[in-house]
Amino acid sequence: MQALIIGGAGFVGSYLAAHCMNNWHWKVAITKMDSESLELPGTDVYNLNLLDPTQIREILNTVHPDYIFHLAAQSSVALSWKKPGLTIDVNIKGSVNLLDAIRELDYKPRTLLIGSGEEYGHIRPGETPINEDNTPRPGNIYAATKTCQNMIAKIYADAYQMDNIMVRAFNHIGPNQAPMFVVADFCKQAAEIEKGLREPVIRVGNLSAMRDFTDVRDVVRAYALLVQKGQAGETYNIGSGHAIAIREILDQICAMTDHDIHVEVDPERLRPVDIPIIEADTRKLHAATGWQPEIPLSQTLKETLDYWRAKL
Ligand SMILES: C[C@H]1O[C@H](OP(=O)(O)OP(=O)(O)OC[C@H]2O[C@@H](n3cnc4c(=O)[nH]c(N)nc43)[C@H](O)[C@@H]2O)[C@@H](O)[C@@H](O)C1=O
Repeated sequence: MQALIIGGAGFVGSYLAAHCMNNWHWKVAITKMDSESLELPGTDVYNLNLLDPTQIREILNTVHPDYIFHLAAQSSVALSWKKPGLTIDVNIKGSVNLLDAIRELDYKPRTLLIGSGEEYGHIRPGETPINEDNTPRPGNIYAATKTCQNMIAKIYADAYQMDNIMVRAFNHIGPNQAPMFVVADFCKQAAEIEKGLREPVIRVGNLSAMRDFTDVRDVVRAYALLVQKGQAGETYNIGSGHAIAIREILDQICAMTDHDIHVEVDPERLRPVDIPIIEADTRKLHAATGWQPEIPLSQTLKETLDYWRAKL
């Protein structure tokens, strides 16, 4: 099988590529942006600007993928408040360009489009943990773009008999994640404190939010299973099924260091809207693939902290 990972130079792409090659023995091609650097032995790497439909067609014709994983996105909720136009261009226009190019092929590759648990947004009492049949009520620009991507991929699947599967991935974490996301951010700050690179103060945003965290290695395992066992036109949640308060995450990270760490709220880290709880119901995914998470949160937090200790 030939897999193509669109947007593979980010956090998830390298884990997914390794998983596809090592566990499934698929050939893997990856697209990245011009500005990104990527060295993944065993893969073919292509530069791609998703806003250029000609480039997409060329790569599809060259690679001739059986499976396409569409990971490319502006993936930060925080940044989407500051750069709504960019987020809309990449996440909606880019996805439509990709879907159109796939639609023009003379065969139907299976395409997995990565959306987000954030799509559910303003979740009502009684809807938690939330399943795929609930109405998305996105609470930020990023979530709105992912909801739109989901709807368009479904419309294309139905109208043009395309083999699209949509995912709603909840928060995923692990070593090598960019420190704009909360776990990587807190681990990096803790490691800096240990090395004497900053005062013993961790700066934080909204600690009362509750999110559903899964190790990135479990997430990519779900992607590879879904592309093989999922149903065209369907949406699947991927998460642990258990939301945890960000304050609890912070406490667990602080407990892993010997330092006496103080906590300070940084108003810059607070968002105009932050949904109180987002927790996945993953029964549909489990029924389709048998998947369940295997790596405990404590292990992921420890490995992420160790990653930053070694990196700094
Ligand atoms: C499912 C979803 O998951 C991710 O989006 P996110 O949930 O916004 O991720 P995050 O790690 O930035 O925030 C998680 C929570 O943590 C709170 N929080 C508190 N204090 C800090 C803080 O200091 N930094 C950050 N970044 N967050 C903080 C913050 O307010 C929020 O409630 C992306 O992968 C996205 O692509 C995606 O699809």
